[in-house]
Amino acid sequence: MTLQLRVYVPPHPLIKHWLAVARDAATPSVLFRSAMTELGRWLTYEAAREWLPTQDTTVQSPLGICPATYIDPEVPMAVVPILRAGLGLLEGAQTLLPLASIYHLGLVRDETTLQPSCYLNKLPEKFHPQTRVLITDPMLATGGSIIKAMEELTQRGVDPALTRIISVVAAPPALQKLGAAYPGLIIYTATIDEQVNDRGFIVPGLGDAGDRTFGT
Ligand SMILES: O=P(O)(O)OC[C@H]1O[C@H](OP(=O)(O)OP(=O)(O)O)[C@H](O)[C@@H]1O
Ligand SMILES: O=c1cc[nH]c(=O)[nH]1
Ligand SMILES: [Mg+2]
Repeated sequence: MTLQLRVYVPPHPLIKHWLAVARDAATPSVLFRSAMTELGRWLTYEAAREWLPTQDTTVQSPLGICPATYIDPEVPMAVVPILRAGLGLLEGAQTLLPLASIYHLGLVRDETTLQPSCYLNKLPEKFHPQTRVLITDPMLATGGSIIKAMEELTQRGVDPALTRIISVVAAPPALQKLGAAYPGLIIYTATIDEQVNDRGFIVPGLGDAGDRTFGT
């Protein structure tokens, strides 16, 4: 079987609504942050299907014994927000994955070269090979940052087949790089925009997600 990158754009009205709010240049930071939180929540909800490990058992209801399924607490789960902008999606993701460990990764692009550099790395030396990893980064533009994040994770034992990325706006250069390097990876995004301009911004996109989230 040939592995291929899978990119899902869930047709959910709440995802469309909060994307519209986030795209609107007139949206103030306080509301932009809410939009990011909500997008983090609904994209995580979608990404968690067939990804969250479960265990089957039975429970005694007041009226009898019935089959039951719980989330398996033994399988390690991790969320990796790519700072800064990925923090905006984290809060919503965390409400659905309360048992996940959060490992922060701070990456910033050089404004001229667009090359990412790492200024904070709270990843463990080694991940358990069964760890489910959810990466949060709202913007996948040239792809430099997400490729760097994937390199940091895989060299610490993360299995791309157990990894999901949630983003808000994904662009072709990032998707092409991810598909070439990590076929089989699965992405959930609110939209795919067609272009990245010569300053590395996605068009129409939503502007600088980090600045808009933190009012800088
Ligand atoms: O695909 P790329 O071309 O690498 O661009 C995407 C990255 O750019 C933004 O981060 P930025 O460097 O602006 O940092 P910030 O989140 O702190 O604003 C965004 O949050 C992504 O991490
Ligand atoms: O459009 C873009 C591209 C990268 N990072 C952003 O915040 N916005
Ligand atoms: Mg930024």
